Amino acid sequence: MKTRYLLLEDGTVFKGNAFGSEEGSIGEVIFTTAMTGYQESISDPSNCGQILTFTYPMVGNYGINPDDFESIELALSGVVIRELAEQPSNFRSQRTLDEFLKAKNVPGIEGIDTRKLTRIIRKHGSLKGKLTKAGEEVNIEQEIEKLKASIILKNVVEQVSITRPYPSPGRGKRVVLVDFGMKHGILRELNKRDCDIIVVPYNTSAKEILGMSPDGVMLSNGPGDPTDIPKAIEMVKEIIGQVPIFGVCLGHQLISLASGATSFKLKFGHRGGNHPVKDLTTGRTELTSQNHGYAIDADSIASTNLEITHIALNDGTVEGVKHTKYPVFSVQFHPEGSSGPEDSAHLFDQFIELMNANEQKESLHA
Ligand SMILES: NC(=O)CC[C@H](N)C(=O)O
Repeated sequence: MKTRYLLLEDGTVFKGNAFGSEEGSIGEVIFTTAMTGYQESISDPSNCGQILTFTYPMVGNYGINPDDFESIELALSGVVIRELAEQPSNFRSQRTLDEFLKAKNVPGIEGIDTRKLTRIIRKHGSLKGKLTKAGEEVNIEQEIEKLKASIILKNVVEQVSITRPYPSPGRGKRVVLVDFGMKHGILRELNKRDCDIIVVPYNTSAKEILGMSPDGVMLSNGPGDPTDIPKAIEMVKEIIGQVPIFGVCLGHQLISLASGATSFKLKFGHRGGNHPVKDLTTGRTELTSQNHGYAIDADSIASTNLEITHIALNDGTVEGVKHTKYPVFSVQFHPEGSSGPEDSAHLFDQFIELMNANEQKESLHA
């Protein structure tokens, strides 16, 4: 294996082995504590522009299979692991992680101390990082100076959303699913419930969405800072009160911002497969799959028509809200799992129930 460096903007240098693409990249270095599900994490479009570190010490051991993708193309900038399993063993495996990342042109580094890296990120917050080209010896000080001055991808939602609507037919509720960088898991959960889905691009207007006569609108997850897409916030403002809405992750942040709340960047984000979240309406705690760098400010919710329904037990931040007047609710975590626990899959049933109840209400008024 050729040598590769991971350089951080604080001056830290890790020397490891290159795998995946020979090319270099820059990105925001983040970490996930998920112990399985690397294929799903790597293909989650919410990681656009990010270099993803796995704290689990061996990655790649069950290979890459045809079933577990969360997107068609990869959006992330790089992968950092302690030890790459070169010979996967699993009946579904079709290729190795290394082969897959080569084919998708994503660079990886292995053989570095990911515990040390994670401690640095936890201490300083997420950092900009650079993965050097495989085998290239660089002037490290110069590269770090360049990295400090560099700007990481902007308009990330635009890069991962679709450009034209497409249908995913069913015989049940008509759902317009707004794709901000949607994980396929959301589509799978709606399909399982036989929804008649139209997936639309992130910049679809409220008028166009309502013109599709939806029973409900689902707002997907997606990468980046939610305040970077003000038009989407406007669109959500216009559909609140018109139609039942369910938001996941970025979708949750957009519903909150559209209602007058504010967002902030977490120091190092929540990424993993076992984040405990308390549902304040039932008192029940569920283990959740999470992948977010931003969160909604709890205090800012007081002056809105929203109420907090879920909180993260690790740090007390907001993990879910619902509207006090309209059938609108959202969660910051991933009820679709993909990968991760399925404790919260019932929220998709709640969305169906909300659409049914709304239809009954409308027919009473007809
Ligand atoms: N998975 C997501 O939708 C993440 C939302 C947003 N990009 C964040 O980092 O907070």
